[in-house]
Amino acid sequence: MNKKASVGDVFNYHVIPPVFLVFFTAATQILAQAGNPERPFRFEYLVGNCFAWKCIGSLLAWAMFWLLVPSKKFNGPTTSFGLTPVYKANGELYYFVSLGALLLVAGLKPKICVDIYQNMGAILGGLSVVALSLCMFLLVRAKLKEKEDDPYLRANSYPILHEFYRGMELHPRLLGVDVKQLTNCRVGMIMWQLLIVIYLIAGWELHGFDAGHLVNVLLQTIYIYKFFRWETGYFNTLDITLDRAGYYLCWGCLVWIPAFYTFHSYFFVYHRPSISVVGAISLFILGLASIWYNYDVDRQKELFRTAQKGKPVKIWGENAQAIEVSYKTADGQQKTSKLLISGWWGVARKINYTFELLAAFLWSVEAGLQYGVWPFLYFLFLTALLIHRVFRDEEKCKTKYGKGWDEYCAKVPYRLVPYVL
Ligand SMILES: NC(=O)C1=CN([C@@H]2O[C@H](COP(=O)(O)OP(=O)(O)OC[C@H]3O[C@@H](n4cnc5c(N)ncnc54)[C@H](OP(=O)(O)O)[C@@H]3O)[C@@H](O)[C@H]2O)C=CC1
Ligand SMILES: CC(C)CCC[C@@H](C)[C@H]1CC[C@H]2C3=CC=C4C[C@@H](O)CC[C@]4(C)[C@H]3CC[C@]12C
Repeated sequence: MNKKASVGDVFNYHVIPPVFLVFFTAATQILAQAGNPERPFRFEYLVGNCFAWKCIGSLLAWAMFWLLVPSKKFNGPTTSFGLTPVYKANGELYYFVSLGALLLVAGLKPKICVDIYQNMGAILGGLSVVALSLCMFLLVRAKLKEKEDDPYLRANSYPILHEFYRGMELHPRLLGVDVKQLTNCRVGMIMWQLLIVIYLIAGWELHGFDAGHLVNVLLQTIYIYKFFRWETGYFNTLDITLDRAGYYLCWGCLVWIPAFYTFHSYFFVYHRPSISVVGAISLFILGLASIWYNYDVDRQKELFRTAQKGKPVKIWGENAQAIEVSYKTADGQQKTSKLLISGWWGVARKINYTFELLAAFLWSVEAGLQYGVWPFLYFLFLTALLIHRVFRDEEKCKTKYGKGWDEYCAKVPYRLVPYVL
């Protein structure tokens, strides 16, 4: 890092990492208690208990197994320093078998869902131990690496807490698997799915059926399924191509997703939404539309980017239009790419985020305002995360495409909502 650090640098490198580390780690326990007032905090929750460790061990073994079994491989985008990460392309099958296995176990032993719900504080404590140990291990291992082509690792001069928080290696592997695929997709995202189903069954067992809770879980289930269907597309996003494996991503996926992304469903077990069936069906239809449109935006880009050269792609019934842009790779090669200006990508530059937020709102609003802000915490967090991400992504694109990006911004001037934002 430059010796003459600006206020922004001090904030980014010295203030954010320790504040976020303490805040987010503590927040998971506070949420576990806030959602379920029948389970007061116990010290053992900080490190897990026997039941929690059995659940965590089984899930980690299951996730590792699916990344080790022979299956189709997928090559991610090659980095600027010439590394091509290799992933397992069995996400959709993993999703169905995992969900099926949970439903089978819950059918044979219905009390298991209530036990998991009641032990969430301990499970999150145990997960935090795993995640923090992994981040520590990755940091030490990266520091010990003698020679590495990655210029970031070679620079080796950021404050240590920043390195722990943001991570060091871009595509670390552990025991033969890609760490980010393991933490983000195969543990974080599958826990999101399994936990919300567990909370639905636990709520039903403890307090009877609730249509609002069902809609909350159904909408997220469709959203999460969409993720696993598109898992290989995720390997082109900022999380994988820009963010390194550290606290932000690995702890975030191993602990923050199961604790926070599922929080409204956890909260609804005790605090029932009690919405009318008509209200629940209306929210479901609106939520489904938002998820579909979010998917459709991502789908149009994928369709366009993966189409064979010279073969026209139809979007909204017409041949897709694009701006040709050029960029330089780190080793100095000049390359070209295309920025779509047809379909959703001509309406607003980040309209996928608008639909994402709408969907999150619609799966949080089942209880209305009767329980205050609690069910909306995820929606509020996501708003902040996505606004920050809009700027991070634009900075990345501006640096990569220069004038080509300005041309695209002039043609599509709005980010989230046409004529407004
Ligand atoms: N729930 C959650 O916590 C979050 C969910 N998401 C969701 O994940 C999905 C992926 O989001 P994310 O990866 O953040 O962002 P995008 O899918 O918007 O991808 C951004 C990238 O797409 C390329 N691009 C930008 N404009 C164009 C264009 N006009 N034509 C073609 N390519 C373009 C650029 O990459 P290139 O270098 O290839 O040109 C840019 O960096 C979305 O559905 C989003 O809503 C995202 C973040 C958080
Ligand atoms: C410090 C931490 C509290 C912050 C943790 C943030 C991460 C858990 C999340 C950051 C970006 C998120 C995601 C990006 C894109 C996604 C694609 C979408 O289709 C599904 C969700 C997700 C994988 C999402 C998951 C959480 C993050 C990695």
